[in-house]
Amino acid sequence: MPIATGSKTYKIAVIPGDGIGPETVGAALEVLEVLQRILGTFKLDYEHLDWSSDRYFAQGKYLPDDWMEVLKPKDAIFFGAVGHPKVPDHISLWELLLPIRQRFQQYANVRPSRMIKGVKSPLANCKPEDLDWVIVRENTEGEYAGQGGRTHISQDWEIGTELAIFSRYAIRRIFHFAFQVAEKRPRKLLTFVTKSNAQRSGMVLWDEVAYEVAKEYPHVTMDKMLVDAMTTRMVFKPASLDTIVATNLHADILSDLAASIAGSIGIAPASSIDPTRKYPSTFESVHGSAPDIAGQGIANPIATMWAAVEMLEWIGEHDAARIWMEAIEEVCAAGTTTPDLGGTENTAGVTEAVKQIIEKRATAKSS
Ligand SMILES: NC(=O)C1=CN([C@@H]2O[C@H](COP(=O)(O)OP(=O)(O)OC[C@H]3O[C@@H](n4cnc5c(N)ncnc54)[C@H](O)[C@@H]3O)[C@@H](O)[C@H]2O)C=CC1
Ligand SMILES: CC(=O)C(=O)O
Ligand SMILES: [K+]
Ligand SMILES: [Mn+2]
Repeated sequence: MPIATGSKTYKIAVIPGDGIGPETVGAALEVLEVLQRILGTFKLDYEHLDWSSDRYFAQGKYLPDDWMEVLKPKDAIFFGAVGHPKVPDHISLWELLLPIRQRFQQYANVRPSRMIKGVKSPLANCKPEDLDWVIVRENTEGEYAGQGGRTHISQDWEIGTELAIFSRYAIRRIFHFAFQVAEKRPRKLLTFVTKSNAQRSGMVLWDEVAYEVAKEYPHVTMDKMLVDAMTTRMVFKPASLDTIVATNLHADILSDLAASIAGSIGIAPASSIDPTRKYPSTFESVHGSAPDIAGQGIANPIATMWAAVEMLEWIGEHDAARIWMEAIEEVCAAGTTTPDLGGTENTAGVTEAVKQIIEKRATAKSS
């Protein structure tokens, strides 16, 4: 039995949400049980929250009025996905996920992509060593700031606006964060994405602040890419990129592309971080609720598992994080994968394989 002295307890809010969210979160919780039992060094004190479209159907609301008080004392928020075919997507997103990101100032959304051994890129020219990226997404502003509206409702001349917001303050903090990610990585290379040719105000301010902040990180090389050309570079010269920083909208799009180049959106994690740690951070997959495959038991659980690995890193449980990530890599290398990665396993099969590897390693170590 592991010695449980010095065991730390962390308060985790669990919000499985909609569609495949509960399936992949359930899979990750199974692995977390194994890790807690085997290591005996930490405990997760969960609060399971039913904040989802089902709750919306039943009670008319995704979030309870006191949601901030419920989440604020947590060490982390573990999230599945939100989105239901019977609810307009802007309602579900704006009533659950975006308030958490904004009100808790989770301003950095961190989305690593790399080629896990055994996983094939759809790009014939992309070798595993070519792709090791971290996309840093500004998570509070841009087109997702919530500014806009509709006028002349139902008239032929109805107008809808979606105002993109870029503040010096928020640009500065996301670039500091991105530079700090880049400088911890071996290549010390930061590519910043922009569209300051066609967009001449917010994006130009974005560029100006980028160069200002860059002066404080002379040991990091920074280069600039217009977002359209960036898609081409990601596809044709993946090895030329390392850390990438982009606006809320640009990084949203580029991170789905990055995940796909790395094999599947079913493996990509997304951490919405408040670097100040004033508020809890959220750990989830890049993907959504995938209603097209929900309920079939075939969702790839790896994106949500990798997100949980990032959560363990964030709370300081580095051993557990490493053991889990190695198990994920071993399972992929063995070809035990769901259909999105070309395999024939289901969610339960992949989860079982991950758990078995962790158990086997623990037994080998203790005997
Ligand atoms: N953070 C969140 O909760 C997000 C929520 N959404 C919401 O999710 C709903 C569905 O959005 P979509 O545009 O369809 O994006 P999606 O990411 O849910 O699905 C896109 C495609 O990828 C596949 N896919 C996604 N995750 C997978 C996994 N783990 N394993 C295997 N295949 C997987 C889906 O089957 C689908 O074909 C919408 O309501 C949308 O607003 C979308 C993105 C993020
Ligand atoms: C909502 C969404 O698409 C994302 O967070 O990536
Ligand atoms: K998600
Ligand atoms: Mn997205």
